[in-house]
Amino acid sequence: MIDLRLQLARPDFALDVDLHLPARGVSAIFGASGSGKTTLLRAVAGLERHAQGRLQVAGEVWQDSAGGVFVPPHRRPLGYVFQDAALFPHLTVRDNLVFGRRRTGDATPPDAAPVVGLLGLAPLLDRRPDGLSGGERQRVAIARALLAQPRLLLMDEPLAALDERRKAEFLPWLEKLHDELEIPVLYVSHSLPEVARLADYLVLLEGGRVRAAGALGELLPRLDLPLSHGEEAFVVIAATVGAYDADYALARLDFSGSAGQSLWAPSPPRPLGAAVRVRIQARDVSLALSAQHDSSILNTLAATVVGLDAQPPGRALARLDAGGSALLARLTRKSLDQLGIQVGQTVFAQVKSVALVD
Ligand SMILES: Nc1ncnc2c1ncn2[C@@H]1O[C@H](COP(=O)(O)OP(=O)(O)OP(=O)(O)O)[C@@H](O)[C@H]1O
Repeated sequence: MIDLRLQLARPDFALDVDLHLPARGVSAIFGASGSGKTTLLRAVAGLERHAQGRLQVAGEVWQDSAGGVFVPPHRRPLGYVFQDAALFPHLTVRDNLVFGRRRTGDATPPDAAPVVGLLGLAPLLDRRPDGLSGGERQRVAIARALLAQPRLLLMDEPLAALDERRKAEFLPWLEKLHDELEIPVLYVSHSLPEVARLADYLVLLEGGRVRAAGALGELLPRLDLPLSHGEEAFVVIAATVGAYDADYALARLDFSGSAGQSLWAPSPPRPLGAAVRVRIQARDVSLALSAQHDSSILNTLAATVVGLDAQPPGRALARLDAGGSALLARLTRKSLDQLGIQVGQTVFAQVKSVALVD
């Protein structure tokens, strides 16, 4: 558990946050430019000397201003990965990693092999940083941070300096890391799709304050938060692979905790029982009052309308409960009126497209 209550006042900006973050998994710090994401991470690292408050990580107090405790940055067992990996250009990847281990000052440094394996660095060990792609450099930077055996990993927009192709190459490594790491990660991002792929927990910052914090799956469908207001609004649903149809290359995804609800999605073969996350965009969900049997749409879910948000001039967003899983549907206000859709009503949600995010 990370208990964090920090304040910082600058002439034109104030950070004031009170958070309890999970001890494992990725907590995304999400917000607009200038909302204080980097400042928050820097305060956690002890780099904002004027930050006041209390910070406790895995039972250890790193800061307690009232009690006069301030563990200096170099004594906080954390790894910090920035947009641009700051590697030593004159050292090979192997020697850059050794440097990471030395920082711990341990007599017996950790075995590098698991981390090298986890991040696929074996083929790169004898190369120098200037011969690596941006994504490869970031993998080395993460490995170096992990070899210092941190209790917490901070990542500040690690994808920001990569072009789209490199991002696509690098994201699976981050996903793998997400699955294997035992320590918590605070991950700064202003890209919601990126957050959807990596985060378990989401902190939404606005003007230096926490607008909302909670499990990703709970925050995304909230009609009162800006997360659901954009064109790209979506939900993420946890599911397991219940069947695989090799003829049509479709996986049946059974929603966890949802009585009998499932969706078919295009997928390469997957083991039965595998846990996956499904991303469904609001604009890919339309509503009907009766089950359609002559439609090309493969996936129809019975659902109840639990919230409606009219978004003038002509749009509306419906929040649905599909047997315990939340969905969003983007509609025009005209179709909302024509169908007479109201909160509490049973509808059939037609899902045009389903993406597997891991
Ligand atoms: N060293 C500094 N001195 C004074 N003000 C700063 C400093 N660093 C950041 N700020 C200001 O503090 C506020 C929060 O900045 P911060 O970098 O934490 O935001 P952010 O959410 O990380 O933004 P971005 O997504 O653009 O990186 C901004 O108004 C910024 O201009």
